Amino acid sequence: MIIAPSILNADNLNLKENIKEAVAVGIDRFHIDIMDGHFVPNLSFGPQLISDFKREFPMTDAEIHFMSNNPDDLIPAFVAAGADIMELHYGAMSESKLNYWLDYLASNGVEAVLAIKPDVQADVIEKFLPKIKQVLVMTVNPGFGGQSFIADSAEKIKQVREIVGPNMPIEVDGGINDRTIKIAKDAGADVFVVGSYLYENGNITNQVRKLEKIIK
Ligand SMILES: O=C(CO)[C@@H](O)[C@H](O)COP(=O)(O)O
Repeated sequence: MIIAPSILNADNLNLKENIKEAVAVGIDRFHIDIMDGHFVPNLSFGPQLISDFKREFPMTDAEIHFMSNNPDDLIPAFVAAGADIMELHYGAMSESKLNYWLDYLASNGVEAVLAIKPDVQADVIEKFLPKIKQVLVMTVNPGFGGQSFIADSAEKIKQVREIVGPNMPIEVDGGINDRTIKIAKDAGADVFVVGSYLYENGNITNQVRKLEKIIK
């Protein structure tokens, strides 16, 4: 079981301290949302943040949740910046481009993940299985932190688990807190992106420990 903090809702002016605190409590993967205002209606970070992150935290994985329709211009920049894991959305580009970029990630030593948002059927992942190491099931509509977990997501996670079998990790992202993490785990998820819940009371250490207790 892995908890991957999303930094989208962290205090950007205090990011390094927030990350340090999470690393000190055992976190070894951060989920970094990349939004360019087209695939989702929000803007976030660029490749510079990834290279700064890898310089300061070389032993911690940078998981890039790529929410853009512009892979040709942007994916190579994030790979060059040090992405360890990259998550591409079904529907953000043509299937032939998706195949191309999944291969590109593998040949550049980056773990490739296929992401599906709530309006994408689980079975689309079948044909991409040989090229991916993980599936990301969005449990909110992507774009913003602080939304509520969509209840139907439990059924979607179960469907994905049936398709991928017991060994491929399934990550969930959106509205994960001390109630929904158990729902997602019981449905078959094993990697949990957590954003606003971690930062809601200024004590990241306690929040991580509370969640770990629930999923252990
Ligand atoms: O990708 C996204 C939003 O599009 C997420 O990574 C959120 O940033 C998670 O935040 P919370 O829902 O946990 O607040």
